[in-house]
Amino acid sequence: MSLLKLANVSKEFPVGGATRVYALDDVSLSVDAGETLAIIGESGSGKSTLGRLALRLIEPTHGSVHFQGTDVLALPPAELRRLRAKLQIIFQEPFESLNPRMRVADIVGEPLAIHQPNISAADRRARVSAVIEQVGLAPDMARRYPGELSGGQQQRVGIARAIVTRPALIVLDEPTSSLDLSVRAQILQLLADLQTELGMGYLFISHDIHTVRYVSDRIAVMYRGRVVETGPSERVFADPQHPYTRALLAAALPVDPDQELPPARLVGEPLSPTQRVTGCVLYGRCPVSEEKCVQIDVRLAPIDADRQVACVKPGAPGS
Ligand SMILES: Nc1ncnc2c1ncn2[C@@H]1O[C@H](COP(=O)(O)OP(=O)(O)OP(=O)(O)O)[C@@H](O)[C@H]1O
Repeated sequence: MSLLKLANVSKEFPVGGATRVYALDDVSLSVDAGETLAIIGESGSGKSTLGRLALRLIEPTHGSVHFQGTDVLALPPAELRRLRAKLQIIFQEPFESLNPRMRVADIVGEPLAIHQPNISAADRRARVSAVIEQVGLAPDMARRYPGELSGGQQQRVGIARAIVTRPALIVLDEPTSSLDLSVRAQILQLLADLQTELGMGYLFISHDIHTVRYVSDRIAVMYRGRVVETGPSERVFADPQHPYTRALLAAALPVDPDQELPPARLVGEPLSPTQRVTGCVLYGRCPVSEEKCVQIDVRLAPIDADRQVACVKPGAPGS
């Protein structure tokens, strides 16, 4: 059974009058224990909306969200709070997500106080100390305030707070993009080590191809609220099929001469997020689109046992 399963999820934000932002459109995905599914796509493609939806910080307009087989959207508030111990989130800006007036030990211990109020103060202190050490912070950091720490140390505190309740899944929303390159590598290594140790699933949101390539087992490539390609990362990186994936990878990485399809370069301008799209979302920017792409409903379809692509003609010439 998947840890997290989103089925046919859509999210529309009303933005005045009858106007809506179509942030997510019919997205289905799952994350298993111990694996990292990376969500990649340019700004505004719907990545953060997806992450917030997975935790029910916002609710979808359509579709379902299941966590360990439980219908998350049907949970009453008390049970949703209980589930949050198993389903955590780490944000991009560690400092903004940490209360500047609380000491590190209290920040890390807070989820325990909420989710496991019956454990003794001594046990809680012991758990907090162990987790602080587990994320590579010196014991004396426990007494400090977030403002006294570096960006990398602050993110370690964010990670400690997320793992203290032993979650099964963590949503990581651009967890390293505010960090320097060298610190970024250390935090990614820490996240990988913790995943091996604790067997957590990660939903890893990023717009950075290099980070995604390093961390992910599978990827889902998003454009304008839809997943346009998904599969095992190694294979998607080696042989991208969707014109958007081909353009995204070609802009950031040297093109592998063995890949089946040539790289693509996007043309034109993106559609407004308030425009409802019935055909292909890349129409107008796609170098291989045809008249029919504006009309037909191009959804993800399997191209083999574990890859799916939303394009009727990924291999078209002229790209
Ligand atoms: N509360 C909201 N009200 C209105 N529109 C919203 C809201 N939240 C997100 N959006 C819009 O939904 C779309 C998807 O946004 P989202 O933040 O999920 O994208 P993203 O891929 O995470 O982008 P970024 O990398 O810039 O964070 C965007 O057009 C955004 O402006």
